[in-house]
Amino acid sequence: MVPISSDTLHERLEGLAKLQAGTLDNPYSIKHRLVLANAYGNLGYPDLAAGDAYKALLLIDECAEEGEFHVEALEAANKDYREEKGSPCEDAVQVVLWAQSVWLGSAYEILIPCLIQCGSLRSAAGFLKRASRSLPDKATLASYREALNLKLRLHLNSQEDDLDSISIEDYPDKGSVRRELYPWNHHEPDRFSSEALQILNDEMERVAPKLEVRVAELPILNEASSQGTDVAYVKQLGVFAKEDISPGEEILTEKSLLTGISRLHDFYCDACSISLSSTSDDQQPTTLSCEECEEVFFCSQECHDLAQDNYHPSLCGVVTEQKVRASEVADVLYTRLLVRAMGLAETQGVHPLDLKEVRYIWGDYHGLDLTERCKLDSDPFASVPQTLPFSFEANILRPLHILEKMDVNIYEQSHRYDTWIFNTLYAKFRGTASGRQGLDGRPEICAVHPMWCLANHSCDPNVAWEWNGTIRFWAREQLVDYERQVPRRPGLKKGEEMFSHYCDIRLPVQERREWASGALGGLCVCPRCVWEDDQRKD
Ligand SMILES: C[S@@+](CC[C@H](N)C(=O)[O-])C[C@H]1O[C@@H](n2cnc3c(N)ncnc32)[C@H](O)[C@@H]1O
Repeated sequence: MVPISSDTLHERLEGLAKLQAGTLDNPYSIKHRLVLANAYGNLGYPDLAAGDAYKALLLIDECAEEGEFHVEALEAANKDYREEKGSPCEDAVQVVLWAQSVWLGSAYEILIPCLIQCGSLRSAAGFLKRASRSLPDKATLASYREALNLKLRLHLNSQEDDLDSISIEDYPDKGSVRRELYPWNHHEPDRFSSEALQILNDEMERVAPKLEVRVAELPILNEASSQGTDVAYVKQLGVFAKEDISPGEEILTEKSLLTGISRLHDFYCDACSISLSSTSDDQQPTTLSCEECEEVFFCSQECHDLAQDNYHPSLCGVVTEQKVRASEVADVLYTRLLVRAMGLAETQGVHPLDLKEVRYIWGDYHGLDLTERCKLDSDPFASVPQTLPFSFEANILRPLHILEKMDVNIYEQSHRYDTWIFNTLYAKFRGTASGRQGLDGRPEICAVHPMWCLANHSCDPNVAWEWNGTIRFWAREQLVDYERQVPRRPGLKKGEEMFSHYCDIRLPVQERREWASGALGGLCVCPRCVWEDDQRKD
């Protein structure tokens, strides 16, 4: 990574913004991709640097081979050659050789260490192997091997020297990166503004006329809150009753097209994810398929038409089946959501971060002030915490691969589909998606319901819900039976917050807290948890 020591975060961000804007004019320039990658790296985003370094590698291949973007890549390389040498070159072979000699080493010198820093050791080792074959004399490669082995030993908790006996296939590939509202992300609304609340409430009115979205105060769940000391609060959104709601009354019915399925497609409706086989005979949905690809199935004409109008044309024939290790199924479901978001965005011609299913949902970003927190030039992530799961496969390779199959130009469309955009989508999905397991206990379907996911959690919820294609909420007729100090009645009073539940509320307190802590970011401190935990300790 080229070190820049004296400039400030602000200056670097300004420089980055210029480079990002320049990508529109220079989408195929290998040199531009590498400068951009360096700019990301120098701001503490090795994951984003790896994304552009990988595109630089792809462009070097495009220059050399008769691929889809051969002409554009060669033309851009020729332009870079002219700028570098002062005169153009008529000989394409010479340009290709020049591009390879000048840029191939640089691309690997960014990509490999960045992937090691991000914990994608399997992918880093793969690129290291390729680099060693193409550039056997490159001295830096030996230091990357050392860095990789060091991380591998840490992961395996071993001092063994003989790492050669471990197959690269068994190297870990998943690490974590900054989970951040990127300073250049101008798509994220101020969720507390009256304008945003109005938009959310217009949508809420459609699916739940007696509910409204409001700003809520929630406890920050950390070490102190779990000890019951010094609980601090933060502003977030929540869902509240606009009028009194009786026990048993249905209050929300929402259907979403932002769904993902990890099984063969004929098990579930591709649009709403209802099971196509488990309903009783008289409820059996009429299964329809897409007439074009015959690869996806729908439970009804309505779902078929919604899919064709909103996302399927961009994904038609783009098979997303892949061999999945059992431990990676949950991650693959998030990738399915990402693919669906790209399909929705392409078909509707909107930016993926502006989709109505995506724009207003919670991303669980770190929320730290970067000017205070960023320590540039110290650690690869600028000392900002890393809480977003990352792998080269999920956050870079697979999205680009799917986009290519969707006939999206991954170079010219970087402003719509880039690593930082994939990361932002993953951050939002990980903060809001619901999943369901199959009979074998493996996650099978997942979905983001943009209104449902605004509801906060309590282990003593006042609503119950059912998710079967559509999500339905109703006011509980019976509240959880625990020895509470303050007796309450079922139903919701006007102005009361609606609390859903993110875990199985029949479990004992410790197990509940463990289950929900992933979704909540810490141990639940709802009144029931606090009371039951106290009882347990006594
Ligand atoms: C699906 S979102 C719920 C809606 C969210 N409050 C918003 O502003 O969009 C889940 C997030 O809400 C917060 N949350 C929900 N219930 C909570 C609770 N009982 N205590 C603390 N935080 C909670 C956590 O930050 C969690 O990651």
